[in-house]
Amino acid sequence: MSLIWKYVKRYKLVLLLNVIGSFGFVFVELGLPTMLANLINGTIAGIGQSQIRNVIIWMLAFTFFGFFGRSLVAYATSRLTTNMIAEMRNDLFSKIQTFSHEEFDRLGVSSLVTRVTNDAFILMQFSQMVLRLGVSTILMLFASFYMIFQTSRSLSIVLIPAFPFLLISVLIIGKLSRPLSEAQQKNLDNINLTLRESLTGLRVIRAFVREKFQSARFSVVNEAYSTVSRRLFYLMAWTQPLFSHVINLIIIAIVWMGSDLLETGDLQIGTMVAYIEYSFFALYSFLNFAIVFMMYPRAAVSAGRIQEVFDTVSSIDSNEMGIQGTKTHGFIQFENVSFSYPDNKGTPVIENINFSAGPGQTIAFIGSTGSGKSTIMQLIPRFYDVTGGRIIMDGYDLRDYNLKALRQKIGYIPQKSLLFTGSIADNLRYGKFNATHGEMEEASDISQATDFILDKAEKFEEHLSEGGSNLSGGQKQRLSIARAVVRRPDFYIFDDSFSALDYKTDQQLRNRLKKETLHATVIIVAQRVSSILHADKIIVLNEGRVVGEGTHRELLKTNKIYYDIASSQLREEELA
Ligand SMILES: Nc1ncnc2c1ncn2[C@@H]1O[C@H](COP(=O)(O)OP(=O)(O)OP(=O)(O)O)[C@@H](O)[C@H]1O
Repeated sequence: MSLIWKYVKRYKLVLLLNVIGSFGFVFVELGLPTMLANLINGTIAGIGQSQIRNVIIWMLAFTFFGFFGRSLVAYATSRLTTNMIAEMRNDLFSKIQTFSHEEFDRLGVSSLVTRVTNDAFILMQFSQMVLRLGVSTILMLFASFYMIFQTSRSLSIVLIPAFPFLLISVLIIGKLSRPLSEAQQKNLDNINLTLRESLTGLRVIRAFVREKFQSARFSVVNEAYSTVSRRLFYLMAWTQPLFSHVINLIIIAIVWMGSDLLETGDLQIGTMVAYIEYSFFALYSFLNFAIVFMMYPRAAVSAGRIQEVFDTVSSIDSNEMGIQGTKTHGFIQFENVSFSYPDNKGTPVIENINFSAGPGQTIAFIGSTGSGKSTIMQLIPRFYDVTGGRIIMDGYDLRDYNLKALRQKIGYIPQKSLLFTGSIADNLRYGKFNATHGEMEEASDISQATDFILDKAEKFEEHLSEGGSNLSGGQKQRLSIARAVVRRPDFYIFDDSFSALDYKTDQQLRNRLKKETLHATVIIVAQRVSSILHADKIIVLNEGRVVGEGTHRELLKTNKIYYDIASSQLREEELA
């Protein structure tokens, strides 16, 4: 729970208000029965009307004071818990943004979503409960015990066996609920995962008529969640009737024993009424304490899951003090680069890759699927770090750079175009946050996006829905290219980014790019030979290794794999 405390302690003043409010409220709650006892005992003893009125006025004043105390607690609690969870979520978001792909693969995107949303919500509920009930419950428990023993020691015998019983019950329930809480959150991760997959893959599901299959998958994870939740909630819900029952039994026992004491004259009726009220407060405080205690395992599981995110260190060191600027621009060199994904147990997916390129050059990668092309591209912006060899950019190892400065040098166009909810202009400004309208127009022109943007009713202000789903595949690709162009980077990485373009647009785009990228290095992954015909160097990959290197013409003559790929795509005369 140190995680909650870390945030709560930032709000010392609000916390103080909470304690003050709780003190006021407890003082009133326990003061009223004392006044009531005096009133009843006094009335029986025959005190006058004016004295009775005085006590009633005091009781009224106390009630208002109590209301003020409760209101203060309500205000402080709401303010503190909502603010602290908002801060915690912001911190979580910032932390997650530092993660490399390795951490995303390991923790799982759906699980991270659950942690930021549901786990944080559970902590908010728990903190609210603790702050609303915690302080006043502890105060009430101690104060009411004091009053109980002050009022009648002989009656207190009734309460002694009740408390160990209640305490042991709370501990057992706490122990039982922890594994259930853990299972509940894991099952929620699974619900999120299945839901995410089903919604993002809706078109595929419909095309293959797999709605029933997906519904069945969802039902399974949903049922698992419900089963665990049912057990957990039943356990928690059952506690309240049990405790209420014990409280009622104790009150009956007090009345029973008290009636004997009344008969012998050892106890006054007003004192017994007050005693019952104090006992009720003491037992009720215990019940509140039990509720907080039972919520604890659930909150501890969520806190643990959130803490795990905070404790996760990105495998990519962002090297804040690293190199920010370089004298040269656009030089890159791979020296014996090898890489294996963390879950591949050391088996390299690329091995001993060597190549170099400079400004104005275009280097292309081609090869069978799974040969490691995208993997190589992802090593350049350090989405992953090489596991062997090194990559030198403008004279420095990539790892020596300040990570942000390194990525500023690169315009990365991923294999799958990804756009964000917002306007077309908002999306282009992802490339350069202060891009002028002129710069955006130019970038769109180069990437052959102008025509379709101008066709839109709102032009650059046209709203894009989630993931750019209201655009065609080719339009999305052109926008994601424009997003990189607007940055004017030293290195362009096109990871199979022309695949959704028709041949004519593909050619026009490459012609424009060639003129605009005279001082930048262009690295292209392509499936289509026509997209890389004019590259200065084409590297042919097979099973993670370089099996050919040269220009289109050279490779046609010397490399069988390249020739096979080219002959399957080009006309006879283009092969000659
Ligand atoms: N995140 C990952 N974790 C583990 N293995 C991965 C991961 N991403 C890719 N791989 C594996 O690495 C190998 C190379 O994948 P990569 O995506 O680089 O191939 P590619 O040449 O770009 O393929 P394609 O042309 O189909 O896009 C494949 O065997 C793939 O299964």
